[in-house]
Amino acid sequence: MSGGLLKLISKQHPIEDPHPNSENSTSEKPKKVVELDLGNGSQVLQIPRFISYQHSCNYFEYLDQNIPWTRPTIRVFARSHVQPRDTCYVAGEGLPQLVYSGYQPHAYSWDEFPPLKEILDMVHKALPGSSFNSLLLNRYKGGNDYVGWHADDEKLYGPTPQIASVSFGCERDFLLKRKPSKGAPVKSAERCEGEPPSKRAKKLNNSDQHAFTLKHGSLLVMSGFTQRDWLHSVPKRVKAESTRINLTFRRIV
Ligand SMILES: O=C(O)CCC(=O)C(=O)O
Ligand SMILES: [Fe+2]
Repeated sequence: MSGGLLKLISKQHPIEDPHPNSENSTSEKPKKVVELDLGNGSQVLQIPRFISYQHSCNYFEYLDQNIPWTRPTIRVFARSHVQPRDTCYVAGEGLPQLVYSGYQPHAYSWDEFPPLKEILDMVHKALPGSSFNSLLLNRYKGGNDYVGWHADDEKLYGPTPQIASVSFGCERDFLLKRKPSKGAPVKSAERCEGEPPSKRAKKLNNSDQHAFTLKHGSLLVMSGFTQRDWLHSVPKRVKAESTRINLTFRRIV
């Protein structure tokens, strides 16, 4: 194992190579798909081994080194905070600007990062009918980095956005919880960065809360009314020592 791979391994969430001999991600072998119907028109789908282990390592290294990561100051509940993770934003030309938590990220062009276009193509093939045109990237440089409870319910994504999330590097937990009052309006892009995330959801996998492990090379897709009716988060995990990179593909309508 190379030094580069060793860097990816965390004590709590070691990255195992599930297919040590697999050549690439385009083999025709059907992949395991986990589907979860959240009810009332909300769905989550997960493909744990969406991109092969070795390709995922290559993408991780490329993204870690070549993306112009920034850690912006954002405003939540009228207070300024440094966002607890690095970020970058890529979008097609001429699209409306994304603004969240008082922050308007610079929109880089897809052409600057050809590997992102490769991953986008793979996602489009896996999700017939999808056509994503923007991408929010996050880099969690250890277990203290997190994203608080929020919904990606910005108006520019329309009422039923499909959001496709690809993860590389350190495994982290991804939690979903039903919004307190179903269908009630929630402040746009309410990310709760200033609030320490709950240490661990107390009752996971009842009908109001679900937990997923986002593995190296996995795809998770939220569809239907998930952003209207549910919140999601990637909480702090003290023992997650190494870096995780996440790509969320979205369509600005
Ligand atoms: O890192 C993740 O898995 C989720 C990121 C996320 O929810 C977001 O960027 O809106
Ligand atoms: Fe999100």
